[in-house]
Amino acid sequence: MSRNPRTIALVGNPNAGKSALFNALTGARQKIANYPGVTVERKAGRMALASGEPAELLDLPGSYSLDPTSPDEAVTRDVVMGKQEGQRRPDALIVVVDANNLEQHLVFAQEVIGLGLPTVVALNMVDLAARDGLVLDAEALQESLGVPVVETVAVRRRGLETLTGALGKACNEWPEDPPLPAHIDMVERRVSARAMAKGAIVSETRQRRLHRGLDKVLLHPWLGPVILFALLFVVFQAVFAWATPFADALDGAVGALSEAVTATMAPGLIRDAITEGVLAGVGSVVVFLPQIVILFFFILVMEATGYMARAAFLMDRMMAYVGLSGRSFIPLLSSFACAIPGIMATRSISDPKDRLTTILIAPMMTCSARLPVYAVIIAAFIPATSVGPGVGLQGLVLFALYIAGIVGAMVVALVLRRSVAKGQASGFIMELPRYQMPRVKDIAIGLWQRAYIFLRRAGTIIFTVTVVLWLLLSFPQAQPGENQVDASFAGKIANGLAVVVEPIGFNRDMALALIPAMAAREVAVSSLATTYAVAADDEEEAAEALGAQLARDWSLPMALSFLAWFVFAPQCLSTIAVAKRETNGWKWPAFMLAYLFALAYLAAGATFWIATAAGL
Ligand SMILES: Nc1nc2c(ncn2[C@@H]2O[C@H](COP(=O)(O)OP(=O)(O)OP(=O)(O)O)[C@@H](O)[C@H]2O)c(=O)[nH]1
Ligand SMILES: [Mg+2]
Repeated sequence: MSRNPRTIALVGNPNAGKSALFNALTGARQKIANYPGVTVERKAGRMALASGEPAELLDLPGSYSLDPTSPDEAVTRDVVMGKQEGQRRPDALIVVVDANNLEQHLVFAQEVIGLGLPTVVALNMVDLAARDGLVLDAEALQESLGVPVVETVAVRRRGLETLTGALGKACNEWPEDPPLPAHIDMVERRVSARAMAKGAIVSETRQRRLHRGLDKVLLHPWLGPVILFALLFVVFQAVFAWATPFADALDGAVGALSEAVTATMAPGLIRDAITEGVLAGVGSVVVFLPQIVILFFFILVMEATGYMARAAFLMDRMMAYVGLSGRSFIPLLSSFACAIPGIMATRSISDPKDRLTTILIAPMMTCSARLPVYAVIIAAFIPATSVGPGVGLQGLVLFALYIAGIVGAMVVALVLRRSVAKGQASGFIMELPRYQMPRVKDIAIGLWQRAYIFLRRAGTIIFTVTVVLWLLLSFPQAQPGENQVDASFAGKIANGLAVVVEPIGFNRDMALALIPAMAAREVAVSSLATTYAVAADDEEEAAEALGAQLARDWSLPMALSFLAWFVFAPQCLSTIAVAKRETNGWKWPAFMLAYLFALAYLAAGATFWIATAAGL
């Protein structure tokens, strides 16, 4: 044969398996270059048709339509239309469709078939379809599309011979002027894609139908976010409603232990260190174990069922509004447990400015260390009333605090992406895992790990800081008639800081709590508890629950201001240290500290003054 070898192009939606098929058909006979004038890769290789006749195969970028929205899509359109500079128009096309997403992929497939070139459809990934209980009828699809359809499994090289056979036949026998299907627009293509996909299904297990139905609802453009939001709302309600009996029991146990120590030990410094420092301080944090366990129970179940990946998918669209991609979702989500693994998880974000923005806003996601702070203040100041059927006010306030952190982070991201970390959102495509019933054992192990981390923190860092604080609060000892906190080192230091935080409604005890809380946020709670225990005039007052003492000592605007502070304040040295490591220097952690403290100060001040003006 004298003419040039034929050119055949692979087209299809992103992730259909074009490159996998390209590799399977060409083996090592590939050449990679660039299309002139654009940075889009031109991948070409040699393949053999069934007759042995050689052909050139082009792997084109994935595309959703011939109406391009990106340089990649433009190249695909130009090549198949014969308008790409330095590229002969292909003699035939292989349209690759994913059998598992037939309805979606057939929209573009119809548009390509409408060009009238010799075309063969590769119905790819039939192995995954079979695994999920979906059996398709290639012949029915062939009937409705009007071109040959061949089942393939690109990664297992299945169906390749049939494909090259159909291709050779199409090249040689395609009519000169094929009867083109009537021109139909996008909407009509969608409708017929749906009918064709439905018509091609031979059998589908009930489970797969159920999963598809679930996705339709959970990933629905507006219903999906509404469901996600409602679900989170329920989670925060449960954190309060379910935890109360367990938290009360733990509280009682810590109180009983403290009484037992008081009754059996001789009065003295050691006894005070145990009751005022360890039991009042560390104990006040440990009682929040039930809340932590309940919160993580929901997070683990959402992960194990496959819902979390869908939440990321939903968030991708919302993240784009603030200039971030869905890739930031997983790091930000882990930051709800702790910002440290969250910041480390940003390594998976390839764009450096995308990554920097994510690192800078990660501390605003409400980490589990804030939960004890929120919970103790809410329990003391927000009445446990319901504001609607099944909606408790306490849970509502907790939910609002989490949302405040998220909204704050999104606003900051928006500002950063327009200033110091300028850049545009980039979309991302992720594979959605199958829905699954969570395994009880996995959840139990996950919960045990979270509980262990929490208790270990209580036994190490919180214990140490609280004991040091107790020492600073207990010395020098007060003269008769003088208050111990006033006389102590800690009291003197706190008086200095109190001047700074007075305008935002904080009293001296609150100022005092902020300093050790730099080590870990929960220490704010143990610090308050220890301060009150040391300051108490008698044993009865010292044994009073922290919540009751706060309710007596603070006004509601003060309490709200304290909450607002903790939404933003970067009260965690380890987070700063990790940010330094991940950004290679002090510049960005310093920036992070400065803007978060400024935000915290403004938010707490605004809350205090608005609440005071409102007469709360
Ligand atoms: N199980 C299975 N996996 C497949 C099959 N074909 C492709 N894959 C996998 O699907 C993923 C996407 O395949 P690619 O070949 O990269 O898809 P593509 O169409 O080139 O995607 P873009 O270049 O982004 O448009 C890869 O992880 C492949 O290994 C198949 O038939 N069966
Ligand atoms: Mg590819």
